[in-house]
Amino acid sequence: MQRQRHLVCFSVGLSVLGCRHRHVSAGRYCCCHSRGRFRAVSTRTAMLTGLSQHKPLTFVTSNEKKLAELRAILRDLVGMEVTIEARHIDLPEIQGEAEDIAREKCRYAARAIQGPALVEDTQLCYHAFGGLPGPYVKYFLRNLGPEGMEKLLAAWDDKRATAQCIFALAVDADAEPHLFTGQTLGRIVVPRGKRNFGWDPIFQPDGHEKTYAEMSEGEKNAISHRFRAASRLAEFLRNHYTTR
Ligand SMILES: O=c1nc[nH]c2c1ncn2[C@H]1C[C@H](O)[C@@H](COP(=O)(O)OP(=O)(O)OP(=O)(O)O)O1
Ligand SMILES: [Mg+2]
Repeated sequence: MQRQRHLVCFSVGLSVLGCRHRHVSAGRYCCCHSRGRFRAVSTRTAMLTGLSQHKPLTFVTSNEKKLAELRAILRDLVGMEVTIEARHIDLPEIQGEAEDIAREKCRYAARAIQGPALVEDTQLCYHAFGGLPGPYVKYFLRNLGPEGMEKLLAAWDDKRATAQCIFALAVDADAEPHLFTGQTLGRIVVPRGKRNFGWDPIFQPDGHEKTYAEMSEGEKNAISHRFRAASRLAEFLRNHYTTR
């Protein structure tokens, strides 16, 4: 079964913070080392990866909080400033395993954009439920709210949960997506903290006293499932979108 979904397409131009290389300008692909040295993209590398400066990488998501976190994380990881342009695309979203959902979202996005596309799918997996609600967490949250999602586990002693993020990147319209996964282990608690992002109030990461929702942006972004997935994505961007 497929559902038609309305997604906002954010075209991401990667410009560089503090780059000393005059030939690298906003809109061209450029990454830097975390140590602060910059590398410019050559045409050859761009061709090899299916990218060219005429085809900007586009992040397709309907969720502005995801976008805000990714911007902050990438800026810290690779020193890239992300400028955003929004347009609307209708993309179908399949049911199935998380990886397949991310892959299929990405294929549709890349075809719709006719160029490099980045998408993301997030899951919240209760260990007591064999991984559910997993990729369907959005629909649980919409109908139960954070309170109801915590009460689901009332009859179980095992409150453990895994927060998972999968980025899928297609380097061109017809390219097979690359997946970048990150997980953070924690447990489900009675809601605490801000109510501005999904299930953040009920997820308390292992080794921390606060829920995601009680943490500052920086605290969450230093340990989150999204940070871990974005670190792998950033590594790929450094290796494939740049020359040495
Ligand atoms: O870090 C997070 N902390 C708390 N909640 C979160 C987080 N990240 C996603 N979420 C929520 C949003 C949605 O209710 C569900 C994932 O569903 P998911 O399909 O990946 O997101 P979405 O539909 O909002 O955006 P998209 O257009 O990119 O698919 O979990
Ligand atoms: Mg979604």
